[in-house]
Amino acid sequence: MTPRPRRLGYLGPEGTFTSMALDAWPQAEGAQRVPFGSVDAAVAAVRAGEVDATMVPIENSVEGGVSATLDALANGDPLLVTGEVLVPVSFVLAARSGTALADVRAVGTHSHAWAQVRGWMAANLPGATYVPTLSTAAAAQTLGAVHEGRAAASGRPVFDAAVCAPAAATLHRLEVVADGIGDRTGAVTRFVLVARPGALPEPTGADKTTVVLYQRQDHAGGLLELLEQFAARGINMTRLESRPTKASMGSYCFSVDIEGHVRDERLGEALMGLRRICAEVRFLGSYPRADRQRATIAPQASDADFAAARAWLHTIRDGGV
Ligand SMILES: O=C(O)C(=O)C[C@]1(C(=O)O)C=C[C@@H](O)C=C1
Repeated sequence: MTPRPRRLGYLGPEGTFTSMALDAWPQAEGAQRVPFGSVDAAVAAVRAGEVDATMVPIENSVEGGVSATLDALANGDPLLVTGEVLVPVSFVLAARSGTALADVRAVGTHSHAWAQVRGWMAANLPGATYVPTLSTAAAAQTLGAVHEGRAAASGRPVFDAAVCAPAAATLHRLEVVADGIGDRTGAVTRFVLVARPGALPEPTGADKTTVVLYQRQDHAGGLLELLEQFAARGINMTRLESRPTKASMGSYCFSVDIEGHVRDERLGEALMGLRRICAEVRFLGSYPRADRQRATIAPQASDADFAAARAWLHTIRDGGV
């Protein structure tokens, strides 16, 4: 069993969707919650041992991968994902009391949130300027501080309204100018709990594994060769993203989620295949799926099928038939 973390970091401040992911994480009960201003700071704190684990956003159903998290996990000292949480996301436009929609000239929020309300903004506030903030709740907190008269030192914020979770508006005593402003209903963000390397969560039959693959060199069919390792073992992939390695123009690594646990035979074999053909395989963990959906195992790809094939190999190596 993985030990229960005592100090848990997260992308703060309180009221972010990430803080809600932490609320929903069963092992967070009784732990000290430590907010960080950015994904990089939250991840660095785990590496430095300031917290036992940290919750960060990794993927959104509308806007896709969260680059800051993918890059923080792909580079630097190794870390392990030990769990995931899915949080439905819905957005409000919040402002200080007395602000009407027509008064809003600039809107502050996280870039991933902005991407999810772009259509609403174009239709309802076409002239508004977008001001990026480190999180949705940070934008709400900035406006709330003004409201409370706590922002005198830093002056007035450069935006009049925040796009944030309804709870963040309440927490920071803002009024909701418009609600349900997301362009897609049913949007979901996936968060991961990240820890320093240690014991892996036990396989549950409904697991996910995350790896980052670095090719030896760019060549025709290179990505196909990597994916064949999964296809040949009947492994379903749930996310594939290319990220720049940052070494030179055109140099990419692949961040991949696959169904199953590293202790599953088919996964072990696929990872060994990748280890042979890749320059580097960064294993980022095997952990229970938040949706508890059991892995789809292709015909002839169960642990028993692999064990029978291995037994057969031993037999013929020993001169049997
Ligand atoms: O700013 C927040 O509230 C976050 O938790 C970050 C984040 C993200 O990075 O995707 C999380 C969920 C929403 O999709 C928008 C922003």
